Amino acid sequence: MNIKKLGFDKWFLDRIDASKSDNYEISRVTAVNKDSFQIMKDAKQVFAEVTGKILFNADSPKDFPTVGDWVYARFYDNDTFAVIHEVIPRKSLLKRKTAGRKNEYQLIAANIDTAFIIQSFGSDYNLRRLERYLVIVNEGNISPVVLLSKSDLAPEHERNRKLDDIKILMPNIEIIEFSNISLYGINKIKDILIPGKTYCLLGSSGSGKTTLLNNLSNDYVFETNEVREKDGKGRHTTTRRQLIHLENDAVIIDTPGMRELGNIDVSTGINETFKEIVRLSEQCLYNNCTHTNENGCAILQALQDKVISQERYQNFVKMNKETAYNEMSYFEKRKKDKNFGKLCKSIIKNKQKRK
Ligand SMILES: Nc1nc2c(ncn2[C@@H]2O[C@H](COP(=O)(O)OP(=O)(O)OP(=O)(O)O)[C@@H](O)[C@H]2O)c(=O)[nH]1
Ligand SMILES: [Zn+2]
Repeated sequence: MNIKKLGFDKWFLDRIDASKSDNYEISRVTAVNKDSFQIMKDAKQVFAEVTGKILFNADSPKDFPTVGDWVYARFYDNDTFAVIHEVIPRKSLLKRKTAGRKNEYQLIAANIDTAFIIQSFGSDYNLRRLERYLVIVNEGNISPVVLLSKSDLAPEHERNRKLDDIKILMPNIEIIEFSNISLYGINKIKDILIPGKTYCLLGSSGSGKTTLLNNLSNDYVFETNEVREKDGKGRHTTTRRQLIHLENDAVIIDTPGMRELGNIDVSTGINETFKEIVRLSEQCLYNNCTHTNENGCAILQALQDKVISQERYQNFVKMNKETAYNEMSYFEKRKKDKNFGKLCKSIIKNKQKRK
């Protein structure tokens, strides 16, 4: 398969090291297992491991490949096994904080161009949550589109009201309403899928992601799409494919981690999402204004003048607090480094055991 069809474009081409592209093949990571990977070779998934060099030099999760990454690789044994030598620079990166540990994070996927943030007209419609997803997406350098599912469940006046609410909060965002049942709006979604671009679906459980994926990929049955193959050492592995190549050459990434997206490193995303509030904060009397009780706080003034809504203000303050806490927690950072060291050791140990 042509790597262009899988999303390898000029952005990556400009960052290719000629000495490496002569010696290695360029391939895309389609799935991450516990301590191994699947990468693409001629429309086939191949079991892959990283070099010892990657393992020993890694000092954060960012140094390991993740789903969607482009890598330099070498294939062996009739393309049944591969070794990943290096990760090619990333256009975008989606990561999440690890539950319980403040400064530790996990990579979810790389090189996504557009995230579909899905919410239904049913019970999971929630503007605050939508805003939160938007922060995550902005933080990852990914452009968002909001998809409102289950349009069949709500009368027109209700749908219009919700659409207007979103437009007020997020004036520049594209919004598409659709139904997986009546198929209303599905073609609109298909129309914005650009060949060679990579997408992902974010949204709560039950919002209709799997059903949408099946509708976008026609006869593709998601639940049963497991890949079972022998790795280089004759072991059988079963992996659910996490990167789907659609008919029109658009790519959709759907990883288990994406489904658990919740708490994310949000600082730059906050600035992007709450632009008008951040701009106001530059007019606060004090540099270190917390915008909660200070005299001369431009944000509190705007709140009083009803220029910004109470809800939006509270969400802003809450997210700011979380970020400040993350940045402050030095001891947690130390702990994180230790944990990360342990993880590397266990991967290396497993690797050696298998030899
Ligand atoms: N009425 C209606 N029901 C829908 C629509 N889309 C999905 N559903 C139903 O909603 C339920 C959840 O849909 P899924 O596609 O499994 O939702 P999901 O977001 O993938 O959920 P997780 O796999 O838990 O993350 C299923 O019973 C679907 O049949 C829709 O457009 N309209
Ligand atoms: Zn202030």
